[in-house]
Amino acid sequence: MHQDDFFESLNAQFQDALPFVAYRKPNEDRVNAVFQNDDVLYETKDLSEAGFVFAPFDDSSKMILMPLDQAEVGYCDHFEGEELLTDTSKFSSSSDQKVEYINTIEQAIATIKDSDLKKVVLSRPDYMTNENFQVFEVFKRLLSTYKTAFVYCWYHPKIGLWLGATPETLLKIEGQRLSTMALAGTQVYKGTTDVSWGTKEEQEQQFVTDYIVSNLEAEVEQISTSERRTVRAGGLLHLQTQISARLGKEHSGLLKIVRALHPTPAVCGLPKAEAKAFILNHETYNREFYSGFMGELHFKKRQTRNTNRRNVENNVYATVKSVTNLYVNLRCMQVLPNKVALYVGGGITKDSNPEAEWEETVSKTSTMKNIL
Ligand SMILES: C=C(O[C@@H]1C=C(C(=O)O)C=C[C@H]1O)C(=O)O
Repeated sequence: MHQDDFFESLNAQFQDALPFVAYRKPNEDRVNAVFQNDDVLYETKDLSEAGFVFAPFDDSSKMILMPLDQAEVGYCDHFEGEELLTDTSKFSSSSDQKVEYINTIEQAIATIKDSDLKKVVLSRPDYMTNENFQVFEVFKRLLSTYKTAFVYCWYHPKIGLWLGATPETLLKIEGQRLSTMALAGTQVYKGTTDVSWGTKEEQEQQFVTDYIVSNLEAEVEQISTSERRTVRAGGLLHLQTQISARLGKEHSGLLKIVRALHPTPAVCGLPKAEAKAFILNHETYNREFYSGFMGELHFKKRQTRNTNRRNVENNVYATVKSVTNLYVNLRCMQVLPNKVALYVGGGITKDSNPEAEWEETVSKTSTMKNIL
């Protein structure tokens, strides 16, 4: 589809108050869309269906599905738009929020020093007034500015409107191959990725890698991890380890693999149950879909390859693979009446400095404030 027709179809769907999602995967040109045919709120209980899933942080709450058998899909091959500069320095948040957030961080540090809790990811909403939210203009700005992120715009009339540009993959499965990443540790990008990291960041990222490897081990074979490297996400840098494996022949299904990962210590903490309880007891808002996960579930990918066997010249083999591509819903915003909520958080460990953790969340809001 041509870009203008693509955005017109999205707008028509939105005007008709019908569910849709439009998204672009990291480092790809193509923008995809799923247009649901009715306004039913479908859910998936076991992640076995084909469709686009939108799941909350709280793994005991409903996972929403736009099922492919109740939807049309469309795409625009290439998106052209003007890039905005990513400037992390010019935005501030209110001082009331600061006092409350720092207070919670101090409680978290005290609990970590006094219990089994090793890491907890605390977060907060930051509101911006916006009376005339231009959804597709904002989505286009996200697309042109964050090319290495998973950029999306998701709408359901019974849930609401969410947009974001996340640097974090939860899980990618193609055929028998599985990959994921451990992403944590944050510093502001100052023109180079050749930076050094403190022990606090290295340790909190290592927690994530170790957790993923040990939790996946029961479900997969041949698990391997890459070297740790620094990656850029807009105006920020993170530490990342890539993890890959093969699905065992008798693996026990996607739900079990996702449950083994989500929520990882990149968005929840360690041990998982203690960290989740701390979050639910101390954060003063409901995360809903922030730090949940979303993406393509059991999509079909057709692959053709030429073989040049003697006497069978240019024989074309087509195989259809099932692919799943899930991302963690970070650097996102929820559009509310007359305002936009931006959600940001960061990992707290015994070595955290509350003031620096606050500044980290301020920098993270810039990913979205920049666009708005
Ligand atoms: C929780 C967020 O990000 C996560 C936390 C990070 C950290 O603590 O340094 C870094 C990347 C993400 O895994 C967020 O952006 O809201």
